[in-house]
Amino acid sequence: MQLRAEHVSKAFGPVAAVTDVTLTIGHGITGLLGPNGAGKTTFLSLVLGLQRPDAGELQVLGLRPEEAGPHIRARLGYGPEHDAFPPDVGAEDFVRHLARLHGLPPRDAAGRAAEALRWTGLGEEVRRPLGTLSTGQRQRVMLAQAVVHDPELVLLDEPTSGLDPLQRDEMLDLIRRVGTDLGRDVVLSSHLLHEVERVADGVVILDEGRVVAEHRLDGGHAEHDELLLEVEGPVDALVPHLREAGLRVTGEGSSRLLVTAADDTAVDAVRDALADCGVGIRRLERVPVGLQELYAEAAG
Ligand SMILES: Nc1ncnc2c1ncn2[C@@H]1O[C@H](COP(=O)(O)OP(=O)(O)OP(=O)(O)O)[C@@H](O)[C@H]1O
Repeated sequence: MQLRAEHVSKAFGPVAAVTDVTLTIGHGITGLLGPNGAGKTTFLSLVLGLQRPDAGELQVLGLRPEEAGPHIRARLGYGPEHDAFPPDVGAEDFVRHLARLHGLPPRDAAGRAAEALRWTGLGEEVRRPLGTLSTGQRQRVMLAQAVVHDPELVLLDEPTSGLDPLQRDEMLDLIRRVGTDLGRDVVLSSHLLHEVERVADGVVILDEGRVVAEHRLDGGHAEHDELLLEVEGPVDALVPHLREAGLRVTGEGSSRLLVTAADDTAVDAVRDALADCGVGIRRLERVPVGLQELYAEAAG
């Protein structure tokens, strides 16, 4: 596990930016999805150890950011939402400088900077002053500096903001390749559902500082799955049994029921109910809920 938060809260004066957040982030690409002001940037700043939580426990790469901020930051890559690039410095010089700050020796830093920038698809532009680069090119520099020191986990805060649709697609491909080419885990903050759906293996949805849903997108266990149940014969006796077991049931009156699973014991509960009623089973399978439905549900 790369990151674990338990009941983490952070307020700025009267503004509760992050409230009672409990989540775990494992390997792969995890989307941190939520509208503007949901607390994504604040959460990332707690992970980086740049802010201290008011309450709760955070563990990042097995360490507590409050105590081990510099150690954690050495092992993380970070692309903030807004860059603060020095306009007169060349892209390659800048990324090399950051690699040096991360502790790489001069020759390694130069090699790694050139390699990281090439990997993002930048060409001759790497020698141009940062102030002359387009938004798309700047975002590539942002990504290059986030991976230059070969971090274990890469945090990217709204890395596609300001990009046109084509540039956005290219950036999402690169983010996907942080996992496939570089073998690194990523937390991708975004307010765009389709973006997260396209590249992430899992998603945590935040709204007004709270976690409103966690969902796996890679076919793994999903908390909010629905089960499609087809039985032999009438279901009238079965439905109350399912409800008693705490399941939500729709489709009464037919032999096909949609059973909403609150957790992964639902399959067992369905089997028990079937056995109790002596009803035969024809089909039982998971129907993964689309992220769209989940987001809509989360947004109330
Ligand atoms: N330093 C701060 N001082 C006061 N309020 C803050 C500060 N940082 C964040 N906030 C407030 O905390 C809430 C969460 O903000 P945050 O930037 O974490 O959200 P976000 O999901 O990253 O949104 P965005 O994508 O718009 O940045 C907002 O209401 C914001 O105004």
